[in-house]
Amino acid sequence: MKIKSVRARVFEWKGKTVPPQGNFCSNAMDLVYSKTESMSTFRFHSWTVVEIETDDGIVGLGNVALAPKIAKAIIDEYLAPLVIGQDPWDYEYLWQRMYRATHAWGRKGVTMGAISAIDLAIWDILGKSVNKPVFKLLGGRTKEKIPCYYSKLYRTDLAEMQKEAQTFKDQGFTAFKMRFGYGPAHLQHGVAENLKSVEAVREVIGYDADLMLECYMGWNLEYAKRMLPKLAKFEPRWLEEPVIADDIDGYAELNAMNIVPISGGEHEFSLYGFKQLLERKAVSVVQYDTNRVGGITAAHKINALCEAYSVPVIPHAGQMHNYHLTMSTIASPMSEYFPMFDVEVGNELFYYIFKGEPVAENGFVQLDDNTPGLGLTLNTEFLDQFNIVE
Ligand SMILES: O=C(O)C(=O)C[C@@H](O)CO
Ligand SMILES: [Mg+2]
Repeated sequence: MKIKSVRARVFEWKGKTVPPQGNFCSNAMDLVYSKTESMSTFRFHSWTVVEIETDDGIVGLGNVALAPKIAKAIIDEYLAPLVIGQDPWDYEYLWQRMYRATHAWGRKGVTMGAISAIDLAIWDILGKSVNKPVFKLLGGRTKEKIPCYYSKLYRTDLAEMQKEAQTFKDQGFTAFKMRFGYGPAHLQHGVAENLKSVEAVREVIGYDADLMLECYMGWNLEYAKRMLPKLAKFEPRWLEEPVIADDIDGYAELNAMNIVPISGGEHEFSLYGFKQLLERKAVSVVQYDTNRVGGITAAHKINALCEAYSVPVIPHAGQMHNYHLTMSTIASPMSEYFPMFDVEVGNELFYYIFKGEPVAENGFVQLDDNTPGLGLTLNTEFLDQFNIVE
């Protein structure tokens, strides 16, 4: 079997979007004076979709959400020529070719995202070629079904947040992630607002449920150190990305305080980066995303690393590509789960692009033993609401 063609397209959402409200989620831009909306870069309204076809007619699907047009250009210009004509079963060899051929300017960020999209499509082909789901190729089913946590609860009006938490508690979720709306720029008023929001959500979900707290890199070290003792009484399962991803010392210092476990990794891109995070005990939960870290070939190795360090992997975003990894490793106790909503930030856009994404039932997602490959197809229902860039 040989790879015949690689097609990368950008799906740009042109349908209706719900404008997110006010300080819906702290983020790295909050610390910089800006005349524009500080969260304008915090949108995922377009996506790169990769289709790889083999000479025996199998089509594998991959995707990447970061900087989609740049990812497409990297695939078209540099990566596709490295894999065309090659045997997809040589996935490690192909991965190393892509990684090393782009190493001088790639390594992390968009290039690794582009490599991920190709690698995902290759694994989809492998599964389809032997009529098995990808998780079976990675070691099989380590859990009956995957527990998942509800992830949205943007900072809005507190009564609205409580209503949202109640709705999804009623649907059977027992774990929830909420976003902070405030950071250092909002001074003591913001501290109080942040605490009020955690209290409001805990009031609804109770203390039998897990509560995860998301900063999305919108705090700094000093602010996080002040917040941790104040948050302890709410018993969060973790505090996520309190500082920017490159500040590994900051993560290590916060985690060493042993007040609330610190999580991170959705903005880390390489096996070596995760090794550093683990060696430094910088995070207590690893949150890679398979469509950022180099695809399944790389994520499988990161799982093994986390298993050896006894640090749980709870991948960013859920989504099919991550569920296969979570299903097949004991290092991963649960998944994130973005519910399907009208398009807002864009976390939900993959439901509009792909068919086959599992829908949570009673707080669990399930993978089918009989669906080969990753189990996704392109969703034709919303096709006319995308501008597709070839
Ligand atoms: O889900 C997360 O962990 C994220 O950081 C997603 C991001 O889009 C914030 O909503
Ligand atoms: Mg996050």
